Amino acid sequence: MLSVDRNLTLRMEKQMIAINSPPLYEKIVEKPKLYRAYAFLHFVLTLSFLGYRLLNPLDESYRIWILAFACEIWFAFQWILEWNMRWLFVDYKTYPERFAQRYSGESSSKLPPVDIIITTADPFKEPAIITANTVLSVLAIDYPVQKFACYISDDGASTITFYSLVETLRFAKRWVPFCRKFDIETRAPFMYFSKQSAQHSKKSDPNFLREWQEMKDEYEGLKRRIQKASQTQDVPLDSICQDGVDGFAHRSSDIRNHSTVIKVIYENSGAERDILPHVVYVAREKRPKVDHHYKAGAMNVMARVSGVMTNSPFILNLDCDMFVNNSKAIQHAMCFFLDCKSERDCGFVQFPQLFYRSIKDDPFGNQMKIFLSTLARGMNGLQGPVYCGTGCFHRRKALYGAPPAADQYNNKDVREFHNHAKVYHSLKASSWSLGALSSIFGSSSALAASAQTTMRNTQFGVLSSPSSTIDEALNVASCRYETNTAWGKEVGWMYGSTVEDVMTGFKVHCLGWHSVFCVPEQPAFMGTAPANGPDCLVQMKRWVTGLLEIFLSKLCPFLGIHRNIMVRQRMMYAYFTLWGILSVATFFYAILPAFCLLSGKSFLPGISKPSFAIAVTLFVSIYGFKLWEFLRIGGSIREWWNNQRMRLIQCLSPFLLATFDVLMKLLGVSDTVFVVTPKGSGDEDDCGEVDFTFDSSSLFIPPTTVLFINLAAIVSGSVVFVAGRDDIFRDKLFAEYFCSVWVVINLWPFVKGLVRKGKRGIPWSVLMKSAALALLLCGCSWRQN
Ligand SMILES: O=c1ccn([C@@H]2O[C@H](COP(=O)(O)OP(=O)(O)O[C@H]3O[C@H](CO)[C@@H](O)[C@H](O)[C@H]3O)[C@@H](O)[C@H]2O)c(=O)[nH]1
Ligand SMILES: [Mn+2]
Repeated sequence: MLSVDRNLTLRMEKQMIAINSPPLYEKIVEKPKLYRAYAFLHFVLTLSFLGYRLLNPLDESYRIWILAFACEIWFAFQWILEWNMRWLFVDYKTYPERFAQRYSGESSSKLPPVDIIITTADPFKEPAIITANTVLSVLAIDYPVQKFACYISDDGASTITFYSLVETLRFAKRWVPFCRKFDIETRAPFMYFSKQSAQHSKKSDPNFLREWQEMKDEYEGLKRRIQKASQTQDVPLDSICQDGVDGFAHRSSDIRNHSTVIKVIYENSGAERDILPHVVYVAREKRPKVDHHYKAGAMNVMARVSGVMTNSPFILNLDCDMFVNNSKAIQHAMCFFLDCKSERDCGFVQFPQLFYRSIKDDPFGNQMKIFLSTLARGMNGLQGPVYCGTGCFHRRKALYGAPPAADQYNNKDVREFHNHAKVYHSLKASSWSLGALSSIFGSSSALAASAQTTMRNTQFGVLSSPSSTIDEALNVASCRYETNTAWGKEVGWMYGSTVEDVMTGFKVHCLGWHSVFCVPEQPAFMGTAPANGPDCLVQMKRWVTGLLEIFLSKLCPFLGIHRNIMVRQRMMYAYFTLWGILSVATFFYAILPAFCLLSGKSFLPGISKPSFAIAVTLFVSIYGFKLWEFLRIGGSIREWWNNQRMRLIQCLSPFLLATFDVLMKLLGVSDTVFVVTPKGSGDEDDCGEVDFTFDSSSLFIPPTTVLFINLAAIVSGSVVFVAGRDDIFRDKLFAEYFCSVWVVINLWPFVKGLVRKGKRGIPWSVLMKSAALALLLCGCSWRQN
């Protein structure tokens, strides 16, 4: 009863405030006419082409006909799923200055607390100085320090990471006041002191110049100490952990076998003049026989540890390389959380994943510009964007598996859906009684109590002291804590996919929550993208593996009729989770023309046929549209070309191998793994590799195979032409010939790889395997005929 009253008062207060001050955000809807016109054109063309295919069964080879038709149907289906996100665009504009006005002075006590969680896993692939910068940017964020806490999850349990954090805190005591005093925008020192933002040093204030130089020198000192510790692996532990060094992974074999380490590196005293928030270091327990679920497992431990320590109603999670680039980032997110009409409208707020040091013209096609500038806006027009794993503010309640405020939930379908969930039983039976919550959240009564305040929306105020709850935190961070609980299944980050983010976001959407894509002018967070060929492909492979795992899991977007999710939202998830299958269709479609050329058959219309015009128009409109879309968002022709070329390479390489891996997992042969992406050196002027490079990974085999087959086909097609049979060529093989050439042009980095040496050339082992595979495939196709 008490909690109901409190909710009511809170709501009334909120309404009062809203009447007296302008809204904190605005929603802008756009119905893109050109997009819709193009969609209509494409639709008609596709139908005509499929009609042509149906009316022209291939007498020569029904196998080729079936294969071509199946691929084309799949492309058309995938196109519909993709265009679902281009039909209506929604943008949000936030007004953090109004926020500051509304919550300045007294009412700042009404600001909700936020737990900020940073994950790192490997001090070498993710250099400690990078994590240190992210932590510094978080500590200096523009939000009352009593209202947020910074947690660092270290899956490497590394003394180097811990040492560098202790050193970082020492530096932060000077850095944070410096940022506040001079209102510095970029609060990650490595970026601030880099050449790009050197103009700050030109301010005419002599005081500023002096302090600037001092800060820069101190930062250089910090960097040197951290780098030295990383290189020599010699850390002066005695001076930094008086309470012992148990739990850290001192040898590499310890990484999968150590106890929990939790250290409160800094505790905010609650006093007005204290300038830093709580900072807590956590390395969760790991044992060889217990499944750790990679990042999802780490995040769940952090949700529990922060739950018993500070239990903020909102959680921001950041990868170790994603620094805060806009000091008002929290305020932007709070504009939604505090001003949305009903809590349901805002389950999580996702900021775009933007990259610094991005290479010109996006040679690896991994800057996701179309995703960020078009698809994400389209998702805003549905139930909201997918959760991208970093730069996202969560409502703890939504992560805990609760549906949005009960008054919205009279709908029968929703009740049915929740009936299947343990969480809902508990809600219905006892309105979050402690007993019921323990069966969901595990044996810790402190955690159950904190979850109760979360579920009932009753908590508020200043964060409590972490050091008084260390014992409880150690308990909930142990690796067997989750046994017989709902963690990873119904609450927290979901298990079973290497893209835990999309899966977790999907679960939240299934509960009926909406999400928001927020794009402030000054980018809120910036991170690194892999800066060479092999790393890009490895990352893509993990993504597509995880996405397909979601499609094949119980959370498949097409299953579960009682979910409280829009049909078009399901289509959106289907689009992403089916990339693996798209790659299979693309693979076959990329070798079909070559097979036809080699065997003298034809699956595309000849030049003299009217249907040839349909095929040409379709081709031009597909590529023309993509080009237009790139130019529209300020990209260049080169960038378009790089992206569309990388798309084919991605389909033929990581997507395809990911599909194979998932198949192996289904057959029980092997399990999928999360390979951490290297984050560069942490040096501001290190620009990565612009050229495509190779190694002996199997990732390079399928594209090389496809290249070989098409090169052979081009030779054979040219022979027909040169032999004077240009009539056959024109009427039967021209389109196939053109397609083969097109595939080869798209695989140009591989063509160059054939003739280059060193890491820019394709290694012999890959060439041999690919050649063997190409011969095998051609051999099979000949036998079939
Ligand atoms: O066992 C692990 C593995 C990874 N991580 C952390 O997870 C984050 C993401 O890993 P990264 O190698 O950088 O992956 P990316 O491909 O760059 O990450 C994208 O894709 C992931 C899902 O595949 C999401 O989790 C990320 O947020 C998203 O940025 C990093 O902070 C890691 O330290 C852990 O904490 N434990
Ligand atoms: Mn990353």
